[in-house]
Amino acid sequence: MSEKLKVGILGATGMVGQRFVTLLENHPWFELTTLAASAHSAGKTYEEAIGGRWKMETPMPEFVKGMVVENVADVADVAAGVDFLFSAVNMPKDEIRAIEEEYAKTETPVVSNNSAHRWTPDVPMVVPEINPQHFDVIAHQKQRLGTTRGFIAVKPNCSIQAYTPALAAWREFEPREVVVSTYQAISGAGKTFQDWPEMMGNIIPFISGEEAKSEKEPLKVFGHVDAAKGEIVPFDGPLRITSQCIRVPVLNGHTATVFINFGKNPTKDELVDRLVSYTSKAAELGLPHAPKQFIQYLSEDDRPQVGLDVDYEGGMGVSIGRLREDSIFDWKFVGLAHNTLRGAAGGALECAEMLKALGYIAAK
Ligand SMILES: N[C@@H](CC=O)C(=O)O
Repeated sequence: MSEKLKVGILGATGMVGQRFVTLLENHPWFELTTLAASAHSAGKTYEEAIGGRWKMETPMPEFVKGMVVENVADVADVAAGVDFLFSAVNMPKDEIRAIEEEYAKTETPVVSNNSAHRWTPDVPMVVPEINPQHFDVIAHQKQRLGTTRGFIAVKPNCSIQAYTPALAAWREFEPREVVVSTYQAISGAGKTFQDWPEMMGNIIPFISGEEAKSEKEPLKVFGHVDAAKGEIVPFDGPLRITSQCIRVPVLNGHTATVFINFGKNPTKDELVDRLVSYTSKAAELGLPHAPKQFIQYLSEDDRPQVGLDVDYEGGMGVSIGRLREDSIFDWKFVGLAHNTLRGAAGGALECAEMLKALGYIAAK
């Protein structure tokens, strides 16, 4: 491998920013050279800017402690030092949309964890194992932005990652009505039990905006690139998803319980076979963070469990279990995915690895 690509993090001090920092320590392809955050953190060393707010399970890597944090608003300066950026900025959505485009227009690719651009029609929203072909729309986006190498790519919401992989594996059976309840960890809200003690022994049946994301984002993931329109058209077949999203007292790991009807009702053996034999371009390309086996099927009655399964494939794999026939729907099952790895920074990092492998991201 030639020289590593220089990468920066916009929003480096938040929980997702911190996760990017830990994932980029000793990354084989990328070197973390730039940290940017709000004016409040700018000018401080990363260690000073974080203060007592380091929320990762492992200590802050030594190499970032003394790095001086730049101001996210200093677009030209931040962009000058990197080949591409991860975005985890925390601002109002319209400001995120504007600043991510500003960065793209400096000819700096932006791989974003934010929801702000997920419904911009020419911005790909990609799970590398499911819809890498959506990166084709980047050519159209670059035309709109007037760039040659700058663009924005995003990953979908963490809540969909525990069940959308199973729907992808079962597409030939034509998933139709899907009823999903998600049980979401507190790290999805950027919190630990120290800063959210009310969550100990508690359940909160509301996560702002989450149900709309859980129901609609899989349709964009299953959509197609319309070359004439220069955009991604969401799937308009018979798949309909309804959801309830619940916050539960778990640190990491979003669980989903799912009821599903199919157009072509499969057998259990067929369903299990499609899960365990699921392959993808991400695995073929040997991306550093692509799981070797994307989906594991667990036959034990009490799996998947957060405590046992959340770190499957380094937190980048998805666990499916409790697959059984239902008395009203065709089938039901339970899925589990790590929300800050597969569902957030890890998913964005794997997108960047695929963009590099496909030639969309290169040295400036
Ligand atoms: N909005 C989610 C985080 C997903 O990215 C949550 O609150 O858990």
